[in-house]
Amino acid sequence: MKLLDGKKCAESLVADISRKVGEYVASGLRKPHMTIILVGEHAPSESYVKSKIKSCGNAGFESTLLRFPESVTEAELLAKIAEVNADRTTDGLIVQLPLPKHINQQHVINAIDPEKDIDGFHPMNFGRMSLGQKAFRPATAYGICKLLQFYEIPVWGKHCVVIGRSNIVGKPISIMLSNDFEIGNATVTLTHIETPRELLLDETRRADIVIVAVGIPGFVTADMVKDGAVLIDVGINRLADGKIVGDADFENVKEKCSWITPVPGGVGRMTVAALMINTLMAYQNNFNLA
Ligand SMILES: Nc1nc2c(c(=O)[nH]1)N[C@@H](CN(C=O)c1ccc(C(=O)N[C@@H](CCC(=O)O)C(=O)O)cc1)CN2
Repeated sequence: MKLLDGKKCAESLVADISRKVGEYVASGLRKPHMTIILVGEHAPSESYVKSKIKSCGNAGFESTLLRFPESVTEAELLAKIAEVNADRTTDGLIVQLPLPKHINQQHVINAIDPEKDIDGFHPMNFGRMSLGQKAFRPATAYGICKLLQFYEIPVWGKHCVVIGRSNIVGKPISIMLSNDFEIGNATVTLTHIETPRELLLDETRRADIVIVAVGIPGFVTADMVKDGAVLIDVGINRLADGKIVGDADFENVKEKCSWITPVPGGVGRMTVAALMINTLMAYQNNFNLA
């Protein structure tokens, strides 16, 4: 079993970005700029935003954090998004999810200028990505692709099973791996928490690559995967003792895997790195650089 080290891969990608940004700035251009909107005081979101800001610093980007109280209205949030959309000094805008229940998440995502939508969640980017056109790709899914590429894990012609159908991970990764674009040409089965157990096992036991994103600790057990499988664990579950674990029963399942992502230190790190790649792309688009 070998570890797919998200920390190492993310650091390498961010170092490449930082070198590129250094060249742009040396030529007289301003730095790339990411604006982050954070609502409320959700502890994990605070930690994710902190690591995004830190990574911006490492990449040579400017970052701006706009904080709103839990009580902010949808209208107030949409007004701020319109303001940032119009700000020519911001290349990329993200709204940290989840949002409080009284705010419609899709309304907020739809309000972001697709050209600044570095999360790749806007229907315009999701549609372009699905069609294999140039687009901002959802960061977690894109990060998984980058990790597989970094470790030269073959995807072409492989049988991939994705467990979890969320709009931000399961759906986009299943599309990206099956598309003939950048990385792909896999045969992908998208399963989810309602998939009958027998059907799920039938799929996962034949899979070359299993990607799990269901938010249930220990969901993927050793008997669910074949010898030599690649396991990508997207789960980040905080246990009562403060420990963070993924969706796989790591200690037992790792023995059967050729490659596996650790949690922490796997896909989460890649989510942030992929966001940096998208931000650089937004900046390059703004300055007609790429
Ligand atoms: N606007 C967005 N909101 C959310 C996204 C997203 O892509 N855009 N994804 C998740 C959270 N997320 C990014 O925002 C994220 C998750 C995990 C990590 C990470 O680095 N995890 C570490 C461990 C975390 C810890 O110690 O607390 C790891 O896996 O090593 C970064 C970002 C939902 N919201």
